[in-house]
Amino acid sequence: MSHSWGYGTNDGPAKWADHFPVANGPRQSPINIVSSQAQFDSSLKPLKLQYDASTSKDILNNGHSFQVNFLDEKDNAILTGGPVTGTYRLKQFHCHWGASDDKGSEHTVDGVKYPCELHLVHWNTKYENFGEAVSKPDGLAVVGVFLKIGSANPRLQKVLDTFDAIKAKGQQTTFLNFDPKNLLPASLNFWTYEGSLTTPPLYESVTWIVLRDPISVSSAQMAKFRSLLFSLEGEQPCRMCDNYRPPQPLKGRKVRSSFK
Ligand SMILES: NS(=O)(=O)c1ccc(C(=O)N2CCc3cc(O)c(O)cc3[C@H]2c2ccccc2)cc1
Ligand SMILES: [Zn+2]
Repeated sequence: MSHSWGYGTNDGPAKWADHFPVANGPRQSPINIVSSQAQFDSSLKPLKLQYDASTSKDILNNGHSFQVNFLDEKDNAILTGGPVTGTYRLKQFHCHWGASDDKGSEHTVDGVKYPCELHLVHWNTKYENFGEAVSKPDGLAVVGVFLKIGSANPRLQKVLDTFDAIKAKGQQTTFLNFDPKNLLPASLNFWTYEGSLTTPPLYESVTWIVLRDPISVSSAQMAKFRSLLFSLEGEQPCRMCDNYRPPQPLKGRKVRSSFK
């Protein structure tokens, strides 16, 4: 990204429109999902996440979140069905979280914030690659999963165990054979709406698929998320937390649900 942005007072979400005017566009994300206003759509197909042959490569601290990257030259980990037509390939997953357990998610449900939200980012294979797809109106499909404070999540622990190696911005380490299916709740019931990236460049290219049911995370595990740094090694350390954009205006968009 050319322009540096962040989540602080001087470079945070309230300032993004200065360099990314689409921030005030008609289909921005995240949103507050008003469950009573969501319309059940019986024509929505079941969401199909075929991650069995997924090949995770590495995990990176990109200065905004951690990001687990996947090999996406073949249909190893794909999303089909749900609200999308065609095949979308998993590129990466990352999270957004708060400085305390009472906030952190980007989407909210009836005004409720979760401590963390996981995003599984997929791109439409009708385009050549992620870079081509990312700015097209049907380019991306992101599955959002809420994390709720409860018992420690052993699957998530595998990701957290790498954090000491990627503490500072720009640090990366190998992270092989991680199956993202293990980060999904039992039910794939979802809400869906047309939105955008929630970070600059805020492209309005995302079909959002927000799962209704959360997965668990312990408070101790949430503290581990906050051990990451926004800052480069050697810089004044700045703890990575509150890396979430608040809900944006719905501007007349419909939110559909796959369940009654
Ligand atoms: N929160 S989200 O809407 O699900 C989201 C999805 C994809 C991306 C994404 O993959 N990238 C690539 C990594 C990256 C790193 C940056 O420093 C940055 O400012 C943005 C991104 C975005 C990105 C998306 C589109 C074009 C360039 C970069 C980011 C956020
Ligand atoms: Zn995200």
